[in-house]
Amino acid sequence: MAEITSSVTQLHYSSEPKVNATIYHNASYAASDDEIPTVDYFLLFSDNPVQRFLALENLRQACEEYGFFYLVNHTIPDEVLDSILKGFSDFFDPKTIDERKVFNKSDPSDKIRWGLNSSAGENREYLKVVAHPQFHAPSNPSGLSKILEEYHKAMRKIAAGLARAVSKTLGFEENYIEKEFNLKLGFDVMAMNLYPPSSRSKGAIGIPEHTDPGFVISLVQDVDGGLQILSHQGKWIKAYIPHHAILIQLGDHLEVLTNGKYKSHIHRVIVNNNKVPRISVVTLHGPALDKFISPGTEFVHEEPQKYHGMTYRESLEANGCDQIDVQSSLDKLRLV
Ligand SMILES: O=C(O)CCC(=O)C(=O)O
Ligand SMILES: [Fe+2]
Repeated sequence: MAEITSSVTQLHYSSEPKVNATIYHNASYAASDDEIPTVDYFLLFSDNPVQRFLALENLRQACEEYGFFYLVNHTIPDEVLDSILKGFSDFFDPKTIDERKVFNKSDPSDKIRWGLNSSAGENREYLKVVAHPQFHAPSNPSGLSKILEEYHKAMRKIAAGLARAVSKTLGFEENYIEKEFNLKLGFDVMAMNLYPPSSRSKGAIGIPEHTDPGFVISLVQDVDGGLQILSHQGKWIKAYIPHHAILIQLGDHLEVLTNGKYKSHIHRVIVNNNKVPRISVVTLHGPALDKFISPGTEFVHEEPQKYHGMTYRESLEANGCDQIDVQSSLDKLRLV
């Protein structure tokens, strides 16, 4: 499979998703079908110590060698996943687009934001909501807010479980990450994305290359369609998320905390082969806004410190963005 050229990799860690038209015009967006690891959530907490040990070792490898994995046996009932995806499929009905435009404002304090991009660089309709510490959602259509909140609560429990398990894989007490990020007051943003089929898109790109801030990012989708992740080895890999599984990607702030041991990974969505629209529901599980995040002392004795510290709020705003934009600022956090 063809690999993307080094000129494209230079776009990594740009402050905002930016598109260099010349590079993208020439790019093939080819990606490989290499396997992505699967982590069994249930086994991470098994009463059987051997099973638990093996599951944690599998998680450690997925975090260290990939930075993304499919989570199965994760406790969210299939019906909850189906209803959230169906709910947003109805929400994004083209006939009701005018109702959504009320959220198309751009105030720094926005808790709900809607947008539509239809250009060579991005083809996506989205709704973003701040889901924690306070939950926000449109009140219309009735019922959507309730299923979104139910889904978010269930997803938060999983993120808390992952925080315990990931702490153990790093050799710490299980509350290490919870404490370092103050996750009880964690700043979570949900992004619901609708990608058009290629017949209605203005270009190949659904969402341009980026990493996401925070601890972990969870993603569920209705159909496969173009999510690609750049591996450690610089190879684009297609995500084929098993039905009802959750894709977990590590966030920028886990990379900072671990001084680069567990890295966030660049990803993008390519829509040029899509026959039907695709919906994804993405949750960015972040530290508390006032929490100062810097590399843990335990990670800087062997390797020199690679990132400097900032509060989560400062890092979200470092590139002139609003908190609800949840843009990466890894470029500003890196020391080298
Ligand atoms: O929809 C997808 O597959 C990816 C979305 C994404 O990367 C994001 O919302 O940050
Ligand atoms: Fe993302």
